[in-house]
Amino acid sequence: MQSHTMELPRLIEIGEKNIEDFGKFLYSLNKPKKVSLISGTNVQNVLKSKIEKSLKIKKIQHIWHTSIDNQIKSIDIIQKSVKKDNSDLIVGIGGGRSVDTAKLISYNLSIPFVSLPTAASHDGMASPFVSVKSDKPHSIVASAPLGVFVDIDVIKKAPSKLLASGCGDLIANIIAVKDWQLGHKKKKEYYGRYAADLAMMSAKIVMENSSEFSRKGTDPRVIVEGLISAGVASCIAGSSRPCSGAEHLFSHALDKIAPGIGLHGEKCGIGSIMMAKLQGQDWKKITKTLKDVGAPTTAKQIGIEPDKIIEALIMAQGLRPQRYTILKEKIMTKKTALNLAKSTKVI
Ligand SMILES: NC(=O)C1=CN([C@@H]2O[C@H](COP(=O)(O)OP(=O)(O)OC[C@H]3O[C@@H](n4cnc5c(N)ncnc54)[C@H](OP(=O)(O)O)[C@@H]3O)[C@@H](O)[C@H]2O)C=CC1
Ligand SMILES: O=C(CO)COP(=O)(O)O
Ligand SMILES: [Zn+2]
Repeated sequence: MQSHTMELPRLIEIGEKNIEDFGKFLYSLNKPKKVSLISGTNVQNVLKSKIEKSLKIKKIQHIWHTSIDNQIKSIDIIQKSVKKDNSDLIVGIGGGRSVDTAKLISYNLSIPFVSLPTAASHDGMASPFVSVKSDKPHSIVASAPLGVFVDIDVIKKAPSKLLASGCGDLIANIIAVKDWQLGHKKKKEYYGRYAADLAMMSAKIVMENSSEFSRKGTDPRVIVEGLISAGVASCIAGSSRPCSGAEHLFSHALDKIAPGIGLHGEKCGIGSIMMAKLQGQDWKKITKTLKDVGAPTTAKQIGIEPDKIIEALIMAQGLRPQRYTILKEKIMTKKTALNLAKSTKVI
């Protein structure tokens, strides 16, 4: 048996209007004297003073760093200035970009990392994986956060499309797990049933409750727990396999073809519709669920031209060749890609 390591977060706090306890939370982890805080400008506008107040209670000094994009060059610049902080802890505050920036810098500098997600938009908040713009289109392994701190009130007030995007990232697990099973069957790849079932559970909770979400609004706490649990599933699997299959390859291809257009989870959701059809799964149910939670189901809704969707489907099959997916079995030509996108009403 080939061995792999499982690294999990040590402490996770989920509360509502608990941001004032953030300093206490950090103190309970490693009694930091000084912390480096990494976030974007929108998030700083919303949370800066509240976070500073909570750190003051525990006499924790802090230095802010602003994340603008996830280019490796920009991250290097922040890393240099974080190094000069001589801090005991690095905190990533925001959506996926700021959390990933902090996670990577923490790994490179061997300083513990805490994640404070301000949006339920992706499953990286509790995982050791980092997605940055580099030569690799997919995530790389860094370290899992020492702690994850969530204030549901902050998540509730974030732009609603971020929560819908998180639902898309969870629905993707339905495709990813099926692809993993395919890889196991065809290539004798390691398949972890526990990790696969855990990832599926997060997807199912969205699928089974979406009608209620469409009437009453999506429950942010359920989605946050689902995203944390999906991250833990990846920790257990030792790779992003349970949460990333052909639908993520499609999203990664769009990141290259149409950079900056659409959120990660939105693209994974649309990819899931098309890949579900290729896998022989119920793609119409996926479309309905995405609509219920207010996530886009067409290229037009995220502002991507139909020809870019075709290009992405063709490019996706060549990305991450070591990961076996349905795209290895259903070869995409211009004609088949067009047919797939049209028949699933993505274009
Ligand atoms: N590590 C992993 O496994 C994964 C990583 N990712 C990565 O995550 C990134 C995508 O994350 P995503 O969250 O979709 O996008 P971003 O992190 O880019 O966030 C999108 C926008 O939402 C804003 N925002 C976040 N929270 C709030 C809030 N509470 N109030 C107001 N504005 C808010 C951000 O502001 P601001 O500019 O202030 O940050 C930003 O402008 C990509 O870089 C992707 O590669 C995605 C999935 C998994
Ligand atoms: O986004 C992810 C899981 O949801 C990470 O997937 P990748 O490993 O394909 O980048
Ligand atoms: Zn994802």
